[in-house]
Amino acid sequence: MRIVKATLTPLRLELLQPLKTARGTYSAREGFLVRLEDEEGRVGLGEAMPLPEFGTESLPVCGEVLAAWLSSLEGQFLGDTVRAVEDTLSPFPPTVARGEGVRVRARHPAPPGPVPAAEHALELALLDLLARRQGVPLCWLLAEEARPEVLVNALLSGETAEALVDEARVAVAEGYGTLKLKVGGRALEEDEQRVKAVREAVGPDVKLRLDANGGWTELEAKRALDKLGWYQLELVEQPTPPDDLAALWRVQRRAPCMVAADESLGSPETLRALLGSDPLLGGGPAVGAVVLKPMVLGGLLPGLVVAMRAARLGMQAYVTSSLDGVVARAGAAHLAAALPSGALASGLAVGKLFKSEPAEHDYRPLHGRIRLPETPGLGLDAGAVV
Ligand SMILES: O=C(O)CCC(=O)C1=CC=C[C@@H](O)[C@@H]1C(=O)O
Ligand SMILES: [Mg+2]
Repeated sequence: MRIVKATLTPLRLELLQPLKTARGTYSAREGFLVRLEDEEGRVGLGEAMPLPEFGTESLPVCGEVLAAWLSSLEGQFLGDTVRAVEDTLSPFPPTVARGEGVRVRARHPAPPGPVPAAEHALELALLDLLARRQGVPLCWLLAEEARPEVLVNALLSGETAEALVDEARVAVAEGYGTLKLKVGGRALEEDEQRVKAVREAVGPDVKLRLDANGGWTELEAKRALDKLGWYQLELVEQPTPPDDLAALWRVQRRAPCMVAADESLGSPETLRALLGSDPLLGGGPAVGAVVLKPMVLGGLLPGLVVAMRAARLGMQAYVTSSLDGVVARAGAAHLAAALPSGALASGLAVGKLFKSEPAEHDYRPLHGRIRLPETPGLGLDAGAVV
């Protein structure tokens, strides 16, 4: 394929109401849309929505790096293969690369640190364009046996128990079978009140997952899960700080539910340790599941590699958005469809948080699921996503 045009457009998503987490409060998200056009006028879309608190690069670095890479890509020929996409994203110099891609990175000074959001945007746009040229949904490039639909959890963003109960009732009525609540950053009694109220409102069959965003110490996590474990939790995301894998493993050993490592995957060193079988961690899996954020991991392909390695160690995997736009969420849905297992719901129902969410698109959850469009690539219309 020949990239005849490569454009970068700033993207700002205002939230309808601030989302409070143990790691900070979000009122808007800022990033970039990447458009790649081939010689026949097809357009591949990608999105960068940096999340520095999860280990990605900053917004300015992301914009700078993407502008440089796209300037080198414009006018170039790439092989019509996934390998060409991997080579184009490869940080290694041409001498060790396999050569079907375009060495965009080697033509510019190396960025100050990891740039996963920029990698994610370029990779997604290339995969979207490649799948459109091959006439297949993007997930078929990732796995031939990709599932046609993915389970999605609802994210409850209310502050009070009453607000959460109202949201939970609406979500269950809409068909969601898994609800996610933020915990941590407040008194444990308050969190217990919120979780108890939601559990009593939805009954025993709806799955409840919590997300502490690394906000508890190891002792607080143990005390919290001793209390909250009475409300039949499916899992708890990142109960303790991201860099201490041994603490995460000790909490998992006593927890009444699966622990899912999330922020821990944002540090290459911690991710490597998580995917190794460290004898200090008993030689087995440190946690029950890993959260795949393609924006944090540098794309769908790295996400798939992490899922495969985690599965070999006995860890489950699911995908979540990085509070990003429709394009990134569409890519995440295709990754979710390609994972070895679809048992755990994906966190892709965040569109309702944004003021400018497009009214109609194929990645709006329906009855707690996203049915992937059968159209080539992501199947998104470039004009409809901003
Ligand atoms: O998982 C979901 O349902 C939505 C995504 C989500 O909760 C998050 C996205 C990005 C940052 C965090 O606030 C949070 C998370 O930690 O998983
Ligand atoms: Mg999380």
